[in-house]
Amino acid sequence: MTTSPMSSVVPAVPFPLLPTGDEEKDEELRRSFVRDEDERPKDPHNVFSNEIPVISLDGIDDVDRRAVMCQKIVDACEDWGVFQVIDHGVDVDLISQMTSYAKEFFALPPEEKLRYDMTGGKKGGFLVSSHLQKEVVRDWREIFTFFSYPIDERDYSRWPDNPQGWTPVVDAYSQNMMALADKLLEVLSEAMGMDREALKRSCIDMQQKLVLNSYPKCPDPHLILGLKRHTDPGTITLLLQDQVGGLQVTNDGAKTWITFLSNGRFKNADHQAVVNKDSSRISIATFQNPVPEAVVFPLAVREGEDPIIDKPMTYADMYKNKMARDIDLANQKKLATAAGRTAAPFDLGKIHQKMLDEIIA
Ligand SMILES: O=C(O)CCC(=O)C(=O)O
Ligand SMILES: [Fe+2]
Repeated sequence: MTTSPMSSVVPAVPFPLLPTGDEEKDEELRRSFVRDEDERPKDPHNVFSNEIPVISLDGIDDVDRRAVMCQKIVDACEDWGVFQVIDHGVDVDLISQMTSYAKEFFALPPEEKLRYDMTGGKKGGFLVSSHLQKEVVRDWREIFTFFSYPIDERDYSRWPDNPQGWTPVVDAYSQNMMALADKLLEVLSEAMGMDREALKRSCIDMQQKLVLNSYPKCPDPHLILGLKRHTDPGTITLLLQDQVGGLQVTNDGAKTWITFLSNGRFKNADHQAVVNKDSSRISIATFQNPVPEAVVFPLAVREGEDPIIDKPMTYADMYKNKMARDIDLANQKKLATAAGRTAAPFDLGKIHQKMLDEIIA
């Protein structure tokens, strides 16, 4: 594999997020978004696939329709780990209010958004690019995070007072997402031959985090990603996106919480977000996660299968290992590229505390 030197591919137009005003620094900032050739997007934002399963939740409480729905969701989770939900029952006005407030917030001047700066591990707020510190290459996005569940741990001082009136909308939206996630996890539990509550129970208490993504127009969408290729670590993610397009999924699979619980039966979608020159884009990801001390171990092992992990671990450990592994892979790749060779395969033994300390999500 060969990669062209980074210096030959500097984005053409100044970076729109938070330029420093210092020409040299801004140049360096722009360069920090340029991906290695093998990571650059292959398809533009507006090429849509019709392969992703579309599932209607209409009639979810009717026994026969539920059985059909259940089978479709199982197929989608086995093949892709992702599906589009329609007829979900979430109020369209609530969805459009949430999106409008998000747009209003991201349109505020940088100093206003930075009143909620989340760096240093604060419980919610505004960040550019990512929750991860010391990224090798940066993402072309701004994010705002609400820690929404458990409710008694909410820190409303981290919820913006500008735009005014947003808080009750976030509250209603997060409740609706919790209810929708519950419904989907009930169906998945039944699909695994367990009682409806099994997956939820394994999470002990469902935690929830809303991450609002704003992807500004990008002058060089062929060099840059809005959000790098990754898998989400938790139980289920509900993603709301506008009409612009940019989410791209491959069905290679990866091993995280839901994959372990289903003993490898349900995939966790490997995905990324691309950006484009013409339109900015908003998406709202709702991450539903178990409590940190929840135990990761297959809940249902089918006949003739062995458990895909040898011994139970906590969700907190699984999460840290995953993040450390992602960072380590990126660092190895950077070193290997600099030395003109391909990266060595990841060695789990190499995770050490220093890497874990670099994670602030
Ligand atoms: O914006 C998107 O389409 C993807 C967002 C996402 O994958 C995430 O926030 O984890
Ligand atoms: Fe994601």
